[in-house]
Amino acid sequence: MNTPTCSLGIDFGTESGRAVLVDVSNGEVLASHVTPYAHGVITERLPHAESNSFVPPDWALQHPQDYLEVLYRSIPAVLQAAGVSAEQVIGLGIDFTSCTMLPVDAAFEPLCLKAEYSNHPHAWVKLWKHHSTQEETDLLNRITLERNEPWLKRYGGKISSEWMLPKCLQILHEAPEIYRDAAYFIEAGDWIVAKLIGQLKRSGCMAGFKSFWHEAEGYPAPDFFAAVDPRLQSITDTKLSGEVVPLGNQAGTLLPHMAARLGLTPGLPVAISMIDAHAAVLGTGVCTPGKLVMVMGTSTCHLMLSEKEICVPGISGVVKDSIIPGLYGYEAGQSAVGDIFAWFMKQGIPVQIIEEAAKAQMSVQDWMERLASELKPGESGILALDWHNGNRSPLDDAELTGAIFGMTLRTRPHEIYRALLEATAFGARSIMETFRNNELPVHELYAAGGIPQRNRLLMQIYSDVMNMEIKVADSPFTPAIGAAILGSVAAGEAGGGYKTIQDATAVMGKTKSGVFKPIPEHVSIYETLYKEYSTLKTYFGEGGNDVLKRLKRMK
Ligand SMILES: Nc1ncnc2c1ncn2[C@@H]1O[C@H](COP(=O)(O)OP(=O)(O)O)[C@@H](O)[C@H]1O
Ligand SMILES: O=C(CO)[C@H](O)[C@H](O)COP(=O)(O)O
Repeated sequence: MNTPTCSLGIDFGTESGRAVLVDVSNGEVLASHVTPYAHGVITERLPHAESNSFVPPDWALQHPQDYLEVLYRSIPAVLQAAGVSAEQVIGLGIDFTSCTMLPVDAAFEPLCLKAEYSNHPHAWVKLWKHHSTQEETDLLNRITLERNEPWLKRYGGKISSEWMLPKCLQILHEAPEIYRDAAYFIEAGDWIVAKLIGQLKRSGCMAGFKSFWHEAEGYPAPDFFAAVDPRLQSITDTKLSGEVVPLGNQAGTLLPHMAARLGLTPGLPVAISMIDAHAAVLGTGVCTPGKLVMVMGTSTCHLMLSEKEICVPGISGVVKDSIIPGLYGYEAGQSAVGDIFAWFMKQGIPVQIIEEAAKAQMSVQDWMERLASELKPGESGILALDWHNGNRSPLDDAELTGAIFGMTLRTRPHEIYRALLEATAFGARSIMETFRNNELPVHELYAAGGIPQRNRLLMQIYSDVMNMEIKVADSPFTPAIGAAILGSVAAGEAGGGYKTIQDATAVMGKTKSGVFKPIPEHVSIYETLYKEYSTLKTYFGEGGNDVLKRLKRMK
C-alpha cells in the first residue's frame, strides 16, 4: 500500500484559515480544508462585549480563538480526508497575514481573552489592515527622517501604518494600561507557533518586513525608540523581545497536549512562520531572481528575489533570507484588490443582475465577469483609481481613497466592474515599473492566491496591461503549500524532508501548464489607458490635488 510522507501547511488569510496535507515526494495536495473565521474581520462591535464597546472607524480587529479553531478543525479534517496517520506527517509549517499583531501575557495568553480586558478594543488582535494609526505613522516618519535613520531606505523610504511599530505606538497612546500589561506584542503567526511549541520564536521574515529587524544590525537602536517616545526606549528588549529566527529553520517541536488535540505526533517539527504572501512564492515554485510573483486575494502582494540589496523607493521593503535563504526578498503591495471587487458586489449590484445570475446558476461575481468579458478595452470610457483601501505601493499612503471617472447616465454596473478590474491591473503595472526602474528587471510574471483561479477575465486584463505572459500557480492554496514546504524543511533530510527551501520548492511548488498571453490589440489600448491612469495617479496621489485626503478628513 502507498503510504506517502506528508507535510502540513496551515495558511491564515484575512477571512479564513486552511490546512493542506502535501505529499513531500511530489507536492501533490492529498487533502485541504478551510475554516472560516467565525468572527471574520471585526469592524463594528467587540465579540461578546457590552453595547458600549463599539470598534472605532478605520479599525480592523480579529478574534484569536478563530485562529485556534483553524488548527482544531482543519488539521483533523485533512488527516481524515486523506486517510493519513499521524506517523506519516513529518513536519508542520505556518503562514499568516502580517503585520497582524496582538498583546499577550508572559504565558502567551491573549489579553483580549481575559475578562478584565475583553471590553477593551486595544486588547484584541489588530489585523494587517487596521488603518487607524496614521497619526502614529506620521510621527514615526517625521522622527525617522529627522534622524536620518539609515534603515528607512530599505523600507521604500516610508513607514507604513500597517506595520508593528505604529500599532504598538497607538496602544501606548490610547491605552497605556494595555501597553503596560502586555508582556509581548507578537505577530499572530509567531503566536500560533508559540501555542504549538510553547516558546516564543519570532519569524525573521515577519520581523524583517514589519518590525525593522535586520539580519546583521538587529532592531533600530534604543535612542531611536526613545526619540519617538521615552516609554518605548526598551521595547525591543521587552515587549518585542524573543529570538528572531531566519526562515527555513525549525522553531521547535509540537507540545504533547496540542498533538493530542490535533491528532498529530508529539515532538513533530514545527517551522518558523512566514508572511502569507511570501509563502505563496514557494508554493508557486519560484526560487530565483527576475520573476515577479503577484499574490492576489483580498489584497495583492508583489514579491521578487534578487542577489543584490537595492533600496527601491515606494516599495514595502527588502529583507535578506526572507523568502529564499541567500537571496534578498522584495515586497510591494496593493492594499485592496479582491476587497474592491467584494465592495462592488455588495454595494453596486442592482437586484435585477442578482436575479439574472441566480437564473444562470452562477455567482454574481462570475456573472459580472461574463458580462464584463463582452466589453472591449476602453469601450465604456471609464477609468478608476484602485485606492479604496489606500495605496500601499508605490505611494505608501493609506489616506488615499478610490475614484471612478467617466461615468454617464448610460453607465452600466458591468462597465464599472471591468474598470475596477482594470484599475487593479494598472496599480500592479505601476509596481512592476517601480521595480524595473530600480535595477530589478522583471522577466517573468506569476500569479498566485485565490483570485487567479477564479477570474480568467482578470488574468487576461493583467496580461494585456502588463504586456507579459502570466503563469498561474497550480493550486488555489499556494501559500499553504509554501507553509508545507517550510514544514518539510523543518523536518530536514534526516526526518524524511528536505535540506533546503530551494530543494523543497523545486519539488513541491508548481504552476499550471497553460499561460495567459497578451492580446496585441488590447495591449495598445491599455497602453493609452495606463498613461491616463498615471496622470491621475500623479495628480490625485502625488500632491497635484489632495482632494481625496481632504474629503476623507471631512468624514
Ligand atoms: N470571481 C472572482 N473574481 C475576482 N475576485 C474574487 C472572485 N471571487 C472572490 N474574489 C475575491 O477574492 C478575495 C479572497 O481571496 P482569497 O485569496 O480567497 O483569500 P485571502 O485574501 O483571505 O487569502 C475576496 O476579496 C473576494 O472578493
Ligand atoms: O501585508 C501583507 C503581507 O505583507 C498581508 O499579509 C496581506 O496583504 C494580506 O493577505 P491576503 O490578501 O492574502 O489576506
